[in-house]
Amino acid sequence: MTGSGDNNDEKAKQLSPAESAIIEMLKQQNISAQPISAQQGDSSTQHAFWDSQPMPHGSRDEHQEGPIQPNKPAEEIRQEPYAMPAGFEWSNVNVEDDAERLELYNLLANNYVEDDDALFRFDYSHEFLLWALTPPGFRADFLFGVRSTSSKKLVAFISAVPARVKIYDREVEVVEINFLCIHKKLRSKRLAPVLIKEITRRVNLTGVFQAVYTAGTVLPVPVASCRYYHRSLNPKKLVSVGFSRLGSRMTMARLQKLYKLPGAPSTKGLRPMEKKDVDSVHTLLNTYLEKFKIKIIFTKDEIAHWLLPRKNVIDTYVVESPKGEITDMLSFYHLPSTILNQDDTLYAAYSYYNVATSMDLLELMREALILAKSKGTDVFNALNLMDNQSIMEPLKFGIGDGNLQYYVYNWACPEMSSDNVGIVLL
Ligand SMILES: CCCCCCCCCCCCCC(=O)SCCNC(=O)CCNC(=O)[C@H](O)C(C)(C)COP(=O)(O)OP(=O)(O)OC[C@H]1O[C@@H](n2cnc3c(N)ncnc32)[C@H](O)[C@@H]1OP(=O)(O)O
Repeated sequence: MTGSGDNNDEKAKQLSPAESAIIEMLKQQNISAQPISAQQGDSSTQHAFWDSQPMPHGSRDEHQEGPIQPNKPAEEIRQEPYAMPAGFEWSNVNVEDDAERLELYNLLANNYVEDDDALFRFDYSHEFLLWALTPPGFRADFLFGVRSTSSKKLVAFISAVPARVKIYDREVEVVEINFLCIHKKLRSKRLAPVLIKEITRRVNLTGVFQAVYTAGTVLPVPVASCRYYHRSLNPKKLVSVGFSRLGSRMTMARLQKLYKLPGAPSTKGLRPMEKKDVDSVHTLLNTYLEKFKIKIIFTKDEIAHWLLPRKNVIDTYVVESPKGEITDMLSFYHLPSTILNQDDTLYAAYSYYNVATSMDLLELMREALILAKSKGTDVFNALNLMDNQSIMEPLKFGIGDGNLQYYVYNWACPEMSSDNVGIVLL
């Protein structure tokens, strides 16, 4: 994910009354109102907010492994929400309610993550948002935003959902933070730190003190840095919308031939995952993930939630052996992007969790590409985490620009390479 990179001194000089109120409120809450100099900095850049947070500063290796700030007893946790400036109010967003989910959808569809060239913006579907935000144990008060008091318009959002991770050899109860979004008109006003502090407060009140999250920006201090790779499935469209370029010596016909795939998978026993597979997939995936230095530990309910197929949201296929054993699995989620300035959508699938035991990962992932293509996907994206690096070149993935940084809030541990990461966040 990529940050916006806004640093607009001119805009900062012409603040509206509401914006000035936000800055005044932040000053009172002791959060710096200085505009940031760059979103894509390195970890040594000054961070008025992040430098005050329980994150490792400087080299990760100098810290003792474990929490940076000890867990606080309930009576030491702030009971009342952080103050909003006049004109704005906190508001939980009930994503199970169609109308409220539509408000969230509209906020994200118009203001969420764009690529650096502002050609594409993530377009998380309604069904996707429902899936991503209501896993087992989700809490209504961890899905909230900011509304304008007068118009009630939703202008910002942040979310946390529960998970259990293992980092090196310690199991930790965490939340996954995602969908931090501020309306474009309220950018660079230091509102993000207030949302982050408020979600931290709400999560702390439930006895949880660690979080995992990813971002395109370098903040203090990533635990791992991963890179996206892209596999063209519909090269003609990708070139026509500016996602990829036709090299000087390449013709469209040759490009299409290069990326051509069979019309259907050929692995015997490959079929969509069903409810009856939950136990087997739970064992298969948790066993596979054991070897990574940071990984999710799924419960059976979570396996059912995160992996059972949902049309245009998540596809999971298993390989069933003639003896009826589930030996392999592949999964990818569907996250289209709006093609900005064109009335069109880029259909993208993202590699999720894949386990190959009876066949090569390469062969399994080739089947994933074929299946994704058969569902109308234009491009298949994968991070170079878990064992993915080995499949990139042979399956004709191209390297993307920009990294996806992985973070663990309030936890010190040595940095790790991307092939030690066993978590995919949406
Ligand atoms: C125990 C429980 C703990 C729970 C909390 C754990 C932590 C969770 C952390 C959140 C994980 C989110 C995971 C995702 O969802 S990553 C997706 C983030 N969303 C987008 O990129 C969508 C488009 N962009 C926006 O909506 C805004 O630009 C956002 C909201 C990103 C920043 O708004 P704005 O541009 O108007 O800035 P500001 O003036 O209010 O604030 C400036 C401060 O904010 C810091 N900043 C900027 N981008 C990010 C970022 N992606 N993560 C963390 N911090 C970020 C920045 O370095 C600066 O601090 P410092 O450098 O001065 O110190």
